[in-house]
Amino acid sequence: MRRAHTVEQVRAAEASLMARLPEGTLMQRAATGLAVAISNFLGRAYGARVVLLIGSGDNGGDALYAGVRLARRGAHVTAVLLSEKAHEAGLEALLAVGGRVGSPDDIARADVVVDGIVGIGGRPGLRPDAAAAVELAESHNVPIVAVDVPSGVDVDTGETPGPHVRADLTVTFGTHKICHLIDPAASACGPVHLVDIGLDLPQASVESLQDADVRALYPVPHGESDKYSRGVLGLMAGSTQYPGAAVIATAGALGGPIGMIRYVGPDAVAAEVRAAHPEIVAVEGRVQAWAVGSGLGDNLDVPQVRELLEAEEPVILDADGLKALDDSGDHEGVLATPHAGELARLLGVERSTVEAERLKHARLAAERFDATVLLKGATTVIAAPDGHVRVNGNATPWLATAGAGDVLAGLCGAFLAAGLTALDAASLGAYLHAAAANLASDDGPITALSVAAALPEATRQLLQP
Ligand SMILES: NC(=O)C1=CN([C@@H]2O[C@H](COP(=O)(O)OP(=O)(O)OC[C@H]3O[C@@H](n4cnc5c(N)ncnc54)[C@H](O)[C@@H]3O)[C@@H](O)[C@H]2O)[C@@H](O)CC1
Ligand SMILES: Nc1ncnc2c1ncn2[C@@H]1O[C@H](COP(=O)(O)OP(=O)(O)O)[C@@H](O)[C@H]1O
Ligand SMILES: [K+]
Repeated sequence: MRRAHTVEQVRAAEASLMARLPEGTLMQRAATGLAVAISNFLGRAYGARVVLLIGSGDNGGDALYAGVRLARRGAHVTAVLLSEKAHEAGLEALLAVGGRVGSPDDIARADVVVDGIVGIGGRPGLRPDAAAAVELAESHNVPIVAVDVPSGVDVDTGETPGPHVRADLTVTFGTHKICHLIDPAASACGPVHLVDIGLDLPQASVESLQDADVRALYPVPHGESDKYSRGVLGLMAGSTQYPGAAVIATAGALGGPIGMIRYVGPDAVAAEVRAAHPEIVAVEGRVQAWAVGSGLGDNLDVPQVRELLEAEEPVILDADGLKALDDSGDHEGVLATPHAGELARLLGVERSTVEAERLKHARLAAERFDATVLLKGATTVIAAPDGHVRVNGNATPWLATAGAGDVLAGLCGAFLAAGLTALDAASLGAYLHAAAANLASDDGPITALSVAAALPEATRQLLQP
């Protein structure tokens, strides 16, 4: 699991570790890791022209001491001071090894710019001179390595209310910060490289599944399994308006871990579902979970869906089904899968507000509806009512295609029917959905059905690395 902590958690962990170590040890650990990452990024240190953008705090200190290490290995290091004060000892050390203080004019000729403007102590946004320096680097195509976080982003929310750095690499220390995982800030980080500085950290605020977590969570069948014990999913999706959604959601569920799917819907749609997937049973019977809503259109029967919500079996609510969600009850077993527009309608706010503050609104909805909420988008944010948050950011943008959400709904429904919690079902579903999309796409266009068709191979590759 990749774990991200809040600034407050990081500060507390740093304080307790620093109390046990000689002064400056943590900054030297950070700077050493940073210098190695920068020379790996450049492919060399000797002869490289490195410009450090230096703010007033310890983030600038990290950059200056990394500059010292690079200068010792033959780099030409120039510090551009963007504040009246800079980390004094760091600056002295840089000057002592032949580094110099320069001006923004040095940026255009640099091989790399190191963003040491602000770190976890920064307020969102950049002052005009910092913003101008960053723009210079961008306009001359000079790559930027961010120290700890891209300066200007909101570290604890991933929001970007003002100008900020867009990094080609971010080198962070001790643990990931929330802005590394949550968009829009996550997209401004580039790849994130974590340097261990020995922090002892509490439970994470935000998590992100890795391959090993998928292997640990996946309900793999065993010798005693039969099609019922593996889980049966009830699928209430599609309509004469949108028959395709039922076919696609079924394909998503078939790519999941369960033994059987019962389809419930208009006869004409059931016929199309069976024609596409002869495995599907259109006979009512016991199910372990429901997937409700993809393409229901005018077929949505709110009282019928609310009855399912009140029953014991977990329910995934997608698309039109979301209209049946209310804030009156305990929805512990419910997984809602809105995109930003649907979540905006549920919460009575603008879509742009949800997009700018994704973590906040996913959490808000989980609390208000007492349900697990999976907010779709380039990064998927999953918030549980107990405060757990998981994020998935490994999907190709080619996945933004009609019907992709129906595949996800069917797949997450399958994980619910296999007995996973709403949080695990949602995070496994989002992970495998993205993995299948990446496999099917190979950097080219994909259709929703091709994503569903790639689920078995993506699963196989993950389960047998
Ligand atoms: N605390 C520690 O033990 C460690 C901290 N480290 C580094 O220290 C950083 C945190 O250092 P600080 O707490 O000094 O904070 P920062 O270096 O993030 O800077 C905060 C200072 O910058 C100014 N500032 C805030 N927002 C600004 C803005 N938008 N534009 C311009 N100036 C702004 C404020 O005056 C504030 O004092 C971490 O991100 C990390 O890089 C590492 O060396 C590891 C150890
Ligand atoms: N830019 C993007 N990059 C990666 N994945 C994306 C992007 N935009 C959307 N997605 C994913 O594609 C799927 C689209 O689902 P949805 O919006 O419900 O579409 P539809 O209703 O047509 O099925 C979601 O899983 C979402 O997370
Ligand atoms: K920074």
